Amino acid sequence: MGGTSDVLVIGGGLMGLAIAVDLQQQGATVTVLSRDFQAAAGHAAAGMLAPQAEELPPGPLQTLCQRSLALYPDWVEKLEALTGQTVGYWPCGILAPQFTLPANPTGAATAPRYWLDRSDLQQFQPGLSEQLVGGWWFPEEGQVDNRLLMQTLSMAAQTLGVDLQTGVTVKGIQQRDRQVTQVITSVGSFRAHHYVLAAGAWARELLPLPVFPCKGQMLSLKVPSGYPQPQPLGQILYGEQIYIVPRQGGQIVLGATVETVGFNPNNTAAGIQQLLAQAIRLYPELQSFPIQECWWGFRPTTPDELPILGASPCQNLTLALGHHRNGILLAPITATLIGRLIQQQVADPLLSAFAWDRFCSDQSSTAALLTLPATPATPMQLADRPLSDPNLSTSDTPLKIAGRSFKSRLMTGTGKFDNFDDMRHSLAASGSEIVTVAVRRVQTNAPGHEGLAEALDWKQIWMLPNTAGCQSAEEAVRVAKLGREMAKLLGQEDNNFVKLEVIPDAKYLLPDPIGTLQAAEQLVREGFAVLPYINADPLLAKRLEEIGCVTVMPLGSPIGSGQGIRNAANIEIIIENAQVPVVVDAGIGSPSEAAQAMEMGADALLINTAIAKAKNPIAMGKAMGMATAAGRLAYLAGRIPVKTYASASSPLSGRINS
Ligand SMILES: Cc1cc2nc3c(=O)[nH]c(=O)nc-3n(C[C@H](O)[C@H](O)[C@H](O)COP(=O)(O)OP(=O)(O)OC[C@H]3O[C@@H](n4cnc5c(N)ncnc54)[C@H](O)[C@@H]3O)c2cc1C
Ligand SMILES: CC(=O)[C@@H](O)[C@H](O)COP(=O)(O)O
Repeated sequence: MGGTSDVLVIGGGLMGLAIAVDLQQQGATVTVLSRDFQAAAGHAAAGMLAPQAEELPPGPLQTLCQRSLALYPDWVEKLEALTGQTVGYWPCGILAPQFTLPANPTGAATAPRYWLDRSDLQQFQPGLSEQLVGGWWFPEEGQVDNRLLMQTLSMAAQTLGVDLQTGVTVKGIQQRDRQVTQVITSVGSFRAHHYVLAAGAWARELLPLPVFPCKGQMLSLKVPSGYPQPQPLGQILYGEQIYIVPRQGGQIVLGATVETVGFNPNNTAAGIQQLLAQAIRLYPELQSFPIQECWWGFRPTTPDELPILGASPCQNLTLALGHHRNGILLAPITATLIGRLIQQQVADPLLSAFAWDRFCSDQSSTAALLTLPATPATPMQLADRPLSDPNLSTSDTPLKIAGRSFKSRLMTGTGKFDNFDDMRHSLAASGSEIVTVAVRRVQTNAPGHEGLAEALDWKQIWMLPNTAGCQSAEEAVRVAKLGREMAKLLGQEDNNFVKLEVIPDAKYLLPDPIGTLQAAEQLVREGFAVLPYINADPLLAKRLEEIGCVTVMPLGSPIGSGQGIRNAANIEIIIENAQVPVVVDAGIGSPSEAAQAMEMGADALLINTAIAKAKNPIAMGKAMGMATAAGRLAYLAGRIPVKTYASASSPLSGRINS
């Protein structure tokens, strides 16, 4: 358990550190929890300070960027004075050469950009492609060496007395009555008076905010001897799908691809080829420069590509997320505005354009989006009771999906029950807190589904709308949207969950992997928390996780077949590799099979037919709930290894001879 500080910052990347430095300088005591310093986008970036070259349209983001650019010289001076380190700030200007004439080249020479014609361009920067017709010059823009900046920020934070804890993963943000009460981490819990969430592209692991990773690949070249040292380039070159950033230390940084591939790591041949081809096309001299390093990173991106800054529904939680392509540029203004908001309770009017609730359609009822559900008194809380017994050292955390916590690890369905009373009582007996509903069947009043949605108390149960009956990705996306509306109508305004089923085959009801992936990509982009139903394919599961799905739901065997877990080996691989909860869905026929899946390490189960079609569905609901909890406890307790031969339970020495 950590001590109590004034402010606890989750994420020690660029924003987390910049905010921590600002707050500590204002007199707060600050703790920063940082999982992986090197993984931060702040390390991966190119460090351009380029509001004009990036062609941001006029609006709040452009204003924010311009204000931040203006703060840069003083901000850098402060950090350098604190640490004695340089951050490589270089207001070198940006040249944006053009292969075709823009609409109005000569008339647009208003500050701060100027048009250079072909000969001016070649004179200004020798060695550029002969094919270029001219270029824009942005004299007020520039760069910072973002890796040096990250190191300097870290050093500045520590010099000022910030408690910077690296290698610490925040696993959950606990809330009560719109207040964060503590954060649970890999090394215990931490408390503070105020919290800042600055977890970059990974924020969604903690709260259901629409922030997703946008991968960028990068590489650097070394200026060889025979060229002016340390640099033949006097400024940044900003071209089509390429920027070329000269560093004062003699490297040339090339970036960056823009890829929506989730957290898919590594440099790819195509990515590096694209960067090299575009760079050489612009500045052919580069073809003989040796490659120094390749890397990649994940920009934290939102659907409208604007950051999320400022207040959250929790009074003591502030958000600093989603800076996408311009986070390096935006660091000083973010630190300033967030620092002022927390320490002085002064909200800059510009912050309203970056409020988190712009993504919620009904703003009056959105507070629940970020709050954990009240802990319902479920009829059976086996998952809690044994684990809270002080005699048992095994401890567990709640099931967490898209930032929402659930005590029960059993999800149930609503289909196939003989009547609504059986359904209600079985679901209650099972302790399930997540219940899936087939949107199409409810909407069309299919037999057995008339009035179904209204038959359950959705104040107690979290609805998981599913796209059952959809045969294509398009259909599933459409039905998912209907599902979201249905949840809203039933009082869950902020429910963005969808169980994605794309099933073209009626005989085995096996899901279409390609359609599922396509639909998942679109739904994630549109801000859904997607729980895809899949065959137990480890590669597909990983891919879906990488694109931002909040769980994976491999089937044990075909829906309604009661065949149990027929693909244990593949499910084990999925479990071993998943960073999101693995929910074994479909085919479970008996409590022993439910326990088996949980003992394997599944995070949760979805069971429908085995409960609905049991002779006594209520008793079976209860049995399934108990088996799920028992399997989980056994998994945590750790089963003995299987051995070929016996090993006696009683000692072999000290026997009494007859
Ligand atoms: C290839 C590339 C090029 C870029 N180029 C530029 C550029 O030229 N100019 C520009 O202005 N911007 C650029 N950017 C964007 C900029 O880098 C980002 O917007 C900025 O770094 C975001 O800062 P952040 O602090 O939000 O996230 P990050 O810097 O990614 O930091 C997030 C940190 O939070 C930690 N974390 C996450 N989850 C947890 C958890 N549960 N517990 C504890 N810690 C956690 C992570 O380990 C990480 O260290 C670029 C980005 C990339 C990827
Ligand atoms: C209701 C639902 O989502 C089912 O399609 C799910 O896959 C459960 O399968 P069983 O009915 O085999 O438990």
